[in-house]
This record gives sequence, structure tokens and C-alpha cells, in this order.
Amino acid sequence: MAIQFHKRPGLVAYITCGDPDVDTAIRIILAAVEAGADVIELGVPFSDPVADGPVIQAASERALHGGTSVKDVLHVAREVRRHTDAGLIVFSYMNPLLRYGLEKFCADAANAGVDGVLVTDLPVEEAGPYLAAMSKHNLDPIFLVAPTSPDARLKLIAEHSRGFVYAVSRTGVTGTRQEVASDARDLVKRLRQFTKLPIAVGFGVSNAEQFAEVGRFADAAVIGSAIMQRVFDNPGSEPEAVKAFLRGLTSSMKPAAARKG
Ligand SMILES: O=P(O)(O)OC[C@@H](O)[C@@H](O)c1c[nH]c2ccccc12
Repeated sequence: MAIQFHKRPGLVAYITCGDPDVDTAIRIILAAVEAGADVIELGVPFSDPVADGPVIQAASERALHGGTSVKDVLHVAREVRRHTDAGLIVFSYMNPLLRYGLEKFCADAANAGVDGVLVTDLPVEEAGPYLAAMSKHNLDPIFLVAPTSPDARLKLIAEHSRGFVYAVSRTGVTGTRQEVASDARDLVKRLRQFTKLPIAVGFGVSNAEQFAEVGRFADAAVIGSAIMQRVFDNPGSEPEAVKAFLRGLTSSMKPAAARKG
């Protein structure tokens, strides 16, 4: 098990664990994998999700309302891992992980079959103890870079990243957009100077055209809000709806030389 992209662009699917409930989230994730997702971001719902747009905020609220905890997210990982080798990333704010206990979290995540972790609000400059715990348990630390990150910061992040690097196509919050920001292309180019790891681009990728466009300049595209919108719009048939949507994106993609993280 490792983070690996099989097509170009690779597909990273963000899924809030626990929306509408934990068991359905497991089925949604497996449906996304069947539709071609290489990596799943297992979203830990959090009460103060400052970087999230309205769709993912609402998904988080529903998941919290159902009582979804870090422990549940690790249960999701363990169940999903029984059926697939897809890359599994826990996607969280720092607070829930600290409450769980950082060392215990890393041990339990590795044991559940998780490959990597992305903490949205942890700057690499403050990540010492986190990086040590991650490395001890052989987990890949994934970081976000933004168009506003200066080169020195891109370099630092590249040095501490494993698996892939997540390039946010613009500043602001997550959510669907009309077009993929041209900033994203420049950012990928700048980041490429500092790393050979795959680069995934996210924020505002919501249809087949944008997905293909990202593939022209990056290794993978992240899709979040467009998936969680399908979950919300299709009560009772969430996995089927997500699968149909993602198949529409991946069906025209070509196999690429596999790029290992
Ligand atoms: O929703 P979008 O625009 O498709 O972007 C992916 C994004 O949602 C997902 O990766 C994500 C969820 N929460 C975040 C917080 C910060 C950065 C990124 C994220």
C-alpha cells in the first residue's frame, strides 16, 4: 500500500466521513475507488472548519450531528482497507488529532491501513513533533501549498512531504468555481523545481473539462465539494450518484506511467 497515481490526471477524492452516516460513507468511498479514485481524503468533521466552503461545512455539520469522531474515521479506514489498496489519507484540522493524542493517533492510523495524513491548519514550521510521530509510524505527511507561498516555503514543504504535495489552486475556501485558476499552473511549475513527488491540484475542480485541464499541468486533481454535493442531493443512493459522477470524469483518461510517492 502506497500513494500511487495510475492515470493522468490521478484522482484524489475528498469525502467527509460520517455524512450522511459512517456506514454510508464507507460505501461512498468504495464507490469512488471503483470509479477510479487513486487516493481518498478521509475528511474528519470539525466544528470550526475555517478553510472549508459551504458544501463541505454542511457535510461536516451533518457528520458531527451524527456523532462522528476521529475513532469513527479510523474505523472507516480499516473497513475500506479490507477491500482496496487505494491510497488513504486522513484529512483533518489539528485540534481533533491533539485531543485524540498525536502519538496514539499515528499508531492507530497506521494500524488501520492509513497511508498518510494532511493537517490543514498545521504550518510546516510548527510541525516538528507531528513529523516525528508520523515518521515513526511510517505515515506520509502531506502539506498544502498556495499561490501565495514564496519559493523558500515551497522548498521547505517539499523537503518535508511524502506521498504527494497538494497545490491549492487559489487562496480562499474550497468549493466549485467556473474555471481552474491560471495561478495553479504557475504554482505547479514553481513547486516542480523543488520536488519529484506527484503534485495534486485542488480547489474548484468540479467537472470533466476542469479535471482534464488539470491533467495537462499536474499529476492529479482533488475533488471535494462536487462529490459532497452529490451526496447531499441523492439521499438513499449516495454511492451510486458519486460513482456515476466520477466515472464521467475518469472514463476518458489514459493510463500514465505510474508515479510513486
Ligand atoms: O472542494 P473542492 O473545491 O473540490 O476542493 C477540495 C477540497 O474540498 C478538499 O481537499 C478539502 C476539504 N477541506 C479542506 C480544507 C483545506 C484545504 C482543502 C480541503
